[in-house]
Amino acid sequence: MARTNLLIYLMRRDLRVSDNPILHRLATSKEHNFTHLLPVFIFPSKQIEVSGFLAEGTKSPYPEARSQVGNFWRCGPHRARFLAQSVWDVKQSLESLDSGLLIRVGSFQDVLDTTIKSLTKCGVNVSAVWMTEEHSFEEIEEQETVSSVCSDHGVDFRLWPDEKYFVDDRDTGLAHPRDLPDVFTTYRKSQEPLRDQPRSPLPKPKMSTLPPLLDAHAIPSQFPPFVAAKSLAELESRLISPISAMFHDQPPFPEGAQSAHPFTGGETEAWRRLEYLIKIGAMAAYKSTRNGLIGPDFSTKLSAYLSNGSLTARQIHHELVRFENGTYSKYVMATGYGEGENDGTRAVRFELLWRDYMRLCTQKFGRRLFRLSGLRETPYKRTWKTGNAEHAAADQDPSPERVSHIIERFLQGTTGMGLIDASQRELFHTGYTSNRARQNVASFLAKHLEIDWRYGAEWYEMMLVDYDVSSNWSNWMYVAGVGNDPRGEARIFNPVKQAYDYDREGEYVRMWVPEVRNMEKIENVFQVCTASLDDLESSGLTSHVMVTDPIKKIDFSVDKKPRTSRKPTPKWRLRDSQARKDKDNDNEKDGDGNWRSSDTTVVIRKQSNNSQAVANDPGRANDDGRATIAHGAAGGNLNRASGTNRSLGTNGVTVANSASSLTRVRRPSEANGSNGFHGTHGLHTTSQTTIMGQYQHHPFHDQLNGISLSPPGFVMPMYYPSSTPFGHSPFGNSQWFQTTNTYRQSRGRGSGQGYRGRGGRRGGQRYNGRNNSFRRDNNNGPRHGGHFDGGVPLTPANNQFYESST
Ligand SMILES: Cc1cc2nc3c(=O)[nH]c(=O)nc-3n(C[C@H](O)[C@H](O)[C@H](O)COP(=O)(O)OP(=O)(O)OC[C@H]3O[C@@H](n4cnc5c(N)ncnc54)[C@H](O)[C@@H]3O)c2cc1C
Repeated sequence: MARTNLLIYLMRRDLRVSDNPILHRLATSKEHNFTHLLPVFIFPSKQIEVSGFLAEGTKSPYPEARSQVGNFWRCGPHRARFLAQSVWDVKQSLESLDSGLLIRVGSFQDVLDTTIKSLTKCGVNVSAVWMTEEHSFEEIEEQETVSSVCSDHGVDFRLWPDEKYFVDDRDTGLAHPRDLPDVFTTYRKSQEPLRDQPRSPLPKPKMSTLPPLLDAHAIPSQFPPFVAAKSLAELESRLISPISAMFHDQPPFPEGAQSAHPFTGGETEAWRRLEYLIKIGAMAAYKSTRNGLIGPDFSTKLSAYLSNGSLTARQIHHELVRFENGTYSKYVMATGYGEGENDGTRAVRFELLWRDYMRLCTQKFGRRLFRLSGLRETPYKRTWKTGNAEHAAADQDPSPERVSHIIERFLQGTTGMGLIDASQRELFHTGYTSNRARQNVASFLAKHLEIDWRYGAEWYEMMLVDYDVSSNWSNWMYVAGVGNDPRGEARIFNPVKQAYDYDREGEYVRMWVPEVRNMEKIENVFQVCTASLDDLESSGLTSHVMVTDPIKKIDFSVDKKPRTSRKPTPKWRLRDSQARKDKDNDNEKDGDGNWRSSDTTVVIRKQSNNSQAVANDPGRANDDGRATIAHGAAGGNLNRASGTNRSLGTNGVTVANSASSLTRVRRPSEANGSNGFHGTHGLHTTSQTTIMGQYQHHPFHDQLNGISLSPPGFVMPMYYPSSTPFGHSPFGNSQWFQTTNTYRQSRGRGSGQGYRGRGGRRGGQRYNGRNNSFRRDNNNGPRHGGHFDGGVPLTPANNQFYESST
């Protein structure tokens, strides 16, 4: 073939075609003189087990990819699958740009060396190798290896700055990584206002602007004894098969449990997710929802895309700006469109800066990230316990054998501490668990059990779908008290109190720890060993290891005063909230226009049409936020109630003394994702009321006495004819439906599981009330069945469930 000048682009955690500095340069500049481009992705044998790619009857030249302390696989099945999907997606995107991607397994040294040799043999001049820079220890080793192989072959090597962070490294003002402040807040203040900081993302290369791929015959094959995967399914299966043995006796996925991370990997999916979050208002509501535990939308779930570089932090920022400035019609229906930065979008930026900070710590502290004593210079007063007899202190109590047993129980999620077990099982089954749960899990291992925190960090490395070396190890160190938390050893999460605070009804623990589902008392759900013998007997748990040998008992009851006010405020403080009513009334405003309040209560006495009620105090609104339409004129509406924590809490929205209607209430709210009227008596009316057009996922989700309409009213939650799957589980988990109302799901496309939840089979509750009509008019045909799943038995009788399809 004619002489070529080939550039090899080694992709690692930059698995995207848009906002990609290397592709952008190649597509927009002709100064590079490359005639061809060969993008390559390597599954590195040190970090990912590659023996599934061996040709039959051959042996791997590499040691197993296992961790150092716990001997776990370094990459578990969830992340392996997600990564395979991400790699395959970028391959397809490159192909659509007339390029392609070579997928190889092995060490960087072997793959690059054999590739260059094979190309040279075919007469291809490998001119340069480019890659983006990473700052963690192993990734630096990879870079050094690539540099040395290049130098052996006389090939140019260049590292590009990775531009996937929020504040570009060149703009932080830090002359050197060692100048990074040891406290995050100090760093954050140095970067504010955060909204002004990020650089603009780079556009996706246009069709046929990249240097072409080599002719097929010149493309080197996978070096033996390995073989290349020919399809995504084969890639996934070869990655997962060698490690699946470990998971062969895994407990079954709990019936009715819902993954908070049901997403597939790749740039395409990352963008779908980002746009969806903005459209449904989840970004605007993020500040008040981020401590949720259940469901896909309480937080962004963008972490895994960010970790693989399928999406960049500045791309997220840029989309938020388009939403805030009202410059992108795609987002026009979202609450807060064109109204500037809000609490939610600000909080997302704040978290993205945390991610930057963790990575800058990696630059500053290098290998100390993996040290038991962490970043500390001064000795730690705690002696960490270990399951390794060789490393344990002679007088370690409990013994290394017992610690090994405890670690196993901790990893399996059978400690008897509900929140910890639920999180560990969720992680095991789905590859994800929330930030709130992660903090508790890490604190439990390090602070309560005083066990070498690196067991936990390594387990997370294996299990997390969003594993990121800096975010994982820095967060573990932070919570273990050996990182840069200024409160260090003093910060200890009480997992029982945290469960009361963040899982008030025990729904999360019940979901993932099915053994305790039938426990009536919430304290028994959170610590099963506290249950009475009778209760244990009736649940068949008397001899369960969580009861006979709980790993830790914490003496805590709800009567105790909390040490600090924390949000959401615990139940036992709700009693006080009514007393604040008079004070809160100061926030009333009259008139035809808008009612705005920075406090929790919006009382609308003379409500007229087309008004807005906006309450923006997420913390306090959690207690008892309410919008009260007290004496609205006949036909008065609470229209377009939006804002953070609208209608949340005890009697979230009360409509009294008027024939009122609530329309277009589209506020994704607190906890459990995008819920409409959340809380005890989420919506209570004492007038004839029509409710329609909630633009949320679960408009009446999770209410104790969900919808109480007296006299009977009409609830039509899914009016909006959208292609977005609004309409999923509109009454999920509501327990109580008042008498003789019509609950009608109309024109909602989302379908599925219309009336599912604790109101039905799962929690053993029932649809109460008589003569209710649960009706579903389905224009688009059910996408999945089970609309009335769990809706039996009905007591008392005479409730009707029916569907009509048009
Ligand atoms: C012990 C422990 C281990 C963790 N390990 C990881 C990890 O391996 N990979 C990882 O991405 N995050 C990790 N985190 C941070 C955080 O829990 C996750 O980023 C978050 O839960 C991911 O869900 P999300 O995308 O919905 O986050 P959101 O709440 O939507 O946050 C938006 C983004 O901000 C970033 N972010 C949020 N919180 C943090 C944080 N505390 N530190 C760094 N970045 C943050 C993430 O990129 C996230 O996607 C860990 C936290 C703890 C306490």
